[in-house]
Amino acid sequence: MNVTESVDTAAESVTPLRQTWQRLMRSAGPHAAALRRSIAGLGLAAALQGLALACMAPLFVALLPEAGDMPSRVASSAADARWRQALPWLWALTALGLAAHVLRWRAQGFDYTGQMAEVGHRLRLRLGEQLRRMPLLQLQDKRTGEVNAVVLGNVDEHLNHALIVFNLLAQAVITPLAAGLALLAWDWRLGLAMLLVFPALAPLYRWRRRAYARGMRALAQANARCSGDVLEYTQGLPVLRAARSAGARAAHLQQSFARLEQLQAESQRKGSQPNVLIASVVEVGLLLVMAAGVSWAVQGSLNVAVLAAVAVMLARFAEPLSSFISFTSTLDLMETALERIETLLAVPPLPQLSPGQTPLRFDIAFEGIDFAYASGGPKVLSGFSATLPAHSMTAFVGPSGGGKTTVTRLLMRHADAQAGSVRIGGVDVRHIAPETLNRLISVVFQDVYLFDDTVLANIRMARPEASDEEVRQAARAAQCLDFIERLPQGWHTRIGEAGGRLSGGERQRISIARALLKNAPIVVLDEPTAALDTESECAVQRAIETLVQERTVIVIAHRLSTIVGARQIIVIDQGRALEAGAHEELLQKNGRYAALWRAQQQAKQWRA
Ligand SMILES: Nc1ncnc2c1ncn2[C@@H]1O[C@H](COP(=O)(O)OP(=O)(O)OP(=O)(O)O)[C@@H](O)[C@H]1O
Repeated sequence: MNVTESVDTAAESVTPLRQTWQRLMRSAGPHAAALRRSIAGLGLAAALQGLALACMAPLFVALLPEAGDMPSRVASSAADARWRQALPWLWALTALGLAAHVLRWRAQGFDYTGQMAEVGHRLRLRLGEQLRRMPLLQLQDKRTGEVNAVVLGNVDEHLNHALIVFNLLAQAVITPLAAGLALLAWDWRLGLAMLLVFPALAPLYRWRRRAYARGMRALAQANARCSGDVLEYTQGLPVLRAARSAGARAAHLQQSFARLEQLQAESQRKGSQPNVLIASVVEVGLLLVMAAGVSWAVQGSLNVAVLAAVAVMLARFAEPLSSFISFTSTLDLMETALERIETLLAVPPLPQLSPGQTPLRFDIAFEGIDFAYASGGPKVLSGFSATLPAHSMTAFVGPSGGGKTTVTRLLMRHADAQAGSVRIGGVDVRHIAPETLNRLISVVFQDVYLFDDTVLANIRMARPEASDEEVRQAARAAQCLDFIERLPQGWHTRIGEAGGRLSGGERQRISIARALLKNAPIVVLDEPTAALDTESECAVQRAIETLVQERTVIVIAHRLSTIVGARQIIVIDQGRALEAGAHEELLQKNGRYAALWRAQQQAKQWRA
């Protein structure tokens, strides 16, 4: 399931807090117990704070003279008695207040001792590992920017806010609850009135929570999309400028920004009005409590000192209670982030059949393969069968979209076929461990991806344990030495993001050097020279000749002149292997290949 899709479908529902809690604990991994303790500590601190505030009632009762008694007229012995009566409550208030602070301080240690950062780090590592494990085809379906938003943005979003939000929520809910319950002991009517404010808030909470949840999910989606659009735009800028479409694409990007702005404005507008309403309900509720207290005091059934203490408490609770519902929007932000992370982590890797096997020969067989990219979608390969002998070159040719690249993807197990099998040396690829399969196959694509690192590091990544000398040998064999030595810092020149500082032919040769260094017995060449000028093509062709010696090679080619020497040529069209044989054999057959060949020869003559 797509990350964005899953969020779309859930957009209308409000996630129960329990689910957010469970997700948070799952994502905390081995730190879950410590995080639970921290949050429990925050809850307990808030409760102690409520009890501390409730101590003000007996304290005020002890300290404040009854109405009509002026302090100057209070006898000193009576003052002593008041002081003795007040002292235990003063101690209790101080001790509870201090205990609450110490607890809160310890609980927030989860943040400041770096445990929260560690949780984020582990989660990013898990996501990184998942990107390595998940079927490549499913990963390629996701836009880089959106994955980036999950791995970086979402991890920080949900973790950085967790303890702060729980602390605010605890102070808004648990502190007044504890104070209200304690107050029951002094004056049950006032305690009850204070506790009744909460049920009054419940329907408002449910109403706003739903609206906030929708807004937050829509915002998170728009943010992820925007991130994908920005990345795509920046990476594609050279192509867009060349195609003179930079403006048109920029308009698309602007639309994406406009959508984000609209959602942000909407969520602020929709959020602020109800927030004022909720704040008013809280204020009115607390004022009613106060009004009831005043009337009981006037009737003489309530000590004025208790009323004074309650007035202080109500003033203290009003603000957090009013903003409580807007804090819950951060819970929705967390929920959305956690959901995206879990959806990505839940994509299962392709199954590995047991027993695990390692091929000892390197001939390749495709047997009766049916494959569609999407379940229920059109079949891209249907009944495809072919046998590729070991230590020789097989060329895949045929019209664009015929299925050539798809066949090589199934060999590399970017996905599994719905029917049929792919075997290397007689072993079904599903029995081969992913690392082993990866070791067996080198690929040289038309588009070479280089990392923003040194030339040396870019080649070495094919075999990290290779010595400098082995890397140099591979580069020499791949015809890279001439241009590497011309670079400003030679081998230690950073290549620039995605290899932007090198020409197409040079990038190709780096990629061939990688494949040589990897020394895999199977090599897949996906039109490596198609985009090169003649001079670069010759250099790359020489490098390829070194690479393919004594290996099982699959080359995908449109220009048939480059593969006439192949041991076997397979014509692939509409997902089937139509013809197979050597160049001469296929010409004699006078079938599809012969027609393609004649067409290309004619085109060449016209150009000449
Ligand atoms: N990731 C994908 N998701 C869905 N459909 C895809 C995907 N990749 C390729 N296809 C479709 O599968 C079919 C075969 O594509 P494939 O790339 O294998 O053909 P090809 O013979 O290699 O083409 P070309 O010579 O142009 O590279 C095409 O119709 C293509 O649109």
